[in-house]
Amino acid sequence: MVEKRHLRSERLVVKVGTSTLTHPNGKLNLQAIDQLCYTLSGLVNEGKQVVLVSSGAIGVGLGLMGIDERPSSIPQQQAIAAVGQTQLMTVYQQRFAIYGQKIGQILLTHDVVDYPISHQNVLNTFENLLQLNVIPIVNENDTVAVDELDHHTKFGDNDQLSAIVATTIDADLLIMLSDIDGFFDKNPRKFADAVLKSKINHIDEQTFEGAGGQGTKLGTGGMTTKLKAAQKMLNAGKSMILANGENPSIIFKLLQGDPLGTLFQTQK
Ligand SMILES: Nc1ncnc2c1ncn2[C@@H]1O[C@H](COP(=O)(O)OP(=O)(O)O)[C@@H](O)[C@H]1O
Ligand SMILES: N[C@@H](CCC(=O)OP(=O)(O)O)C(=O)O
Repeated sequence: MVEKRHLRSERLVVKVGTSTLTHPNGKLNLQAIDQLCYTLSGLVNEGKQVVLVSSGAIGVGLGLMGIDERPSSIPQQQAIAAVGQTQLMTVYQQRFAIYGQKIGQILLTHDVVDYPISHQNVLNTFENLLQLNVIPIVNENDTVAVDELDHHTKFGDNDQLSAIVATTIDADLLIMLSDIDGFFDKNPRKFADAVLKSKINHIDEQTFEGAGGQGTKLGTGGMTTKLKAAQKMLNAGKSMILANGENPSIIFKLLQGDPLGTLFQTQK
């Protein structure tokens, strides 16, 4: 029998990517969204404090506007994100309401932690929402966050933002849901013999070499940004699990210690 994991998880951050929230045809994946809302509401009822970092503004906006290809122009992407974010929050509002769960929207930029005053303001908002049993739903503020170089082709990533949020609010655990079972020694979409890593306690250049390229059409970061997020968590002495978000209720199993996905945790 495979050993159970030991995790502390009174306050956790869950990050979901575009590939979990939308189908490849651009439509909303309602099953995944419903299950996500059910699961997170269930965790709050158990007494846990939960933050959701959700991508999907651009993906949902493209679907809503009936546009097939993500435009390369940043202002066009920003416009689509503005439309998609509203739709995304409307869907969350409806679905969480079924379980009596309240939500609040927080749009952030990565540099928020660099400035002590904005850092404190953001922290105050999170703390107060969590004390009220509200689930804060975070996305990058795509309207203002266009200053990074790689924004010529894509937006900054929510993978690293979720680690920034988790360390800022001193969460014990970051659960990152994606369209893949975890971190493999090489990209499993290219190499049939790729092997899933169940536990990683140290990330170095060799680990990054296994992260091959961008994933899906609408997702942005691929595995590199997930590893950078994991590195941030490990450096802060915290844990991260990367797992498949096809059925977001997998979170219940992960929190029970089932050895699914990849656990990033320093050697205990
Ligand atoms: N070593 C690896 N292990 C797992 N997935 C990898 C690896 N290298 C690259 N990938 C790619 O990263 C993708 C996940 O990233 P991404 O598409 O950005 O997802 P999300 O939308 O969930 O953020 C996988 O579907 C896979 O194609
Ligand atoms: N902020 C943007 C993109 C964020 C992003 O990191 O996407 P993903 O790789 O799917 O997590 C959005 O909501 O579409």
